[in-house]
Amino acid sequence: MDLIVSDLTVTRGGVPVLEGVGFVLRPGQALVLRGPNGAGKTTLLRTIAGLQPALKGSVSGAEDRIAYAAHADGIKQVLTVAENLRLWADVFGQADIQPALEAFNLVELRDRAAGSLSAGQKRRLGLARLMVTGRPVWVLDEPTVSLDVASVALFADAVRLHLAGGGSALMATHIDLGLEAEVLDVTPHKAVLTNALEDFDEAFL
Ligand SMILES: Nc1ncnc2c1ncn2[C@@H]1O[C@H](COP(=O)(O)OP(=O)(O)OP(=O)(O)O)[C@@H](O)[C@H]1O
Repeated sequence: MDLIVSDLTVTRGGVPVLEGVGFVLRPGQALVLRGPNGAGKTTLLRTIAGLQPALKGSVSGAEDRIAYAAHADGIKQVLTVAENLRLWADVFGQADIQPALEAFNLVELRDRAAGSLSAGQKRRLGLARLMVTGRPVWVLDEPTVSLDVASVALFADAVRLHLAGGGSALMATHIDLGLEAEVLDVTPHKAVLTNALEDFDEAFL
């Protein structure tokens, strides 16, 4: 099933940030969002993942199909690495956590409390979670932050495997993962403020 985004307007703090965003993400496809800091990539990803409402437009093919990974990784600090993965696997009805442990080099850390992991190790655990959701559409916001070169390569391999299995990936990243991916620059979609909003702003300056 495709993820279809049509004529989407997304807001931050009630103010439109991006407008007229549209694309189709097919099984096996990766799409990378580009744009400068503050352009609205996080806002767009959160809206597509259903974490906030769109002002206009539609997203179809997202319902119960998206696994979202962002800055706040939702790791339970007192649980071990394996317990965290087991918890998520149970929530999503998946059986095996071993492939996720192996893919993100977490086997030796499996019995460590997640709270004692380094930033990069925590990020690896957060990304390993994607694999135990069994969900086909990965939506990723700056997934490689805190990762060293070897871990970035592991992550790229995991995405490749996911795509080869018919999954898809939509991600905001500033680095080249060496994946065959299409690129969507959000800059031309910057929302134009209406006169009413501009007048409103000026009244308070
Ligand atoms: N609570 C808020 N109210 C109003 N504007 C906000 C609020 N939070 C963030 N913004 C603004 O919304 C815009 C979009 O932010 P967003 O985080 O989506 O950008 P981004 O493209 O992901 O940036 P980066 O590459 O730095 O992560 C930015 O200009 C930001 O300053």
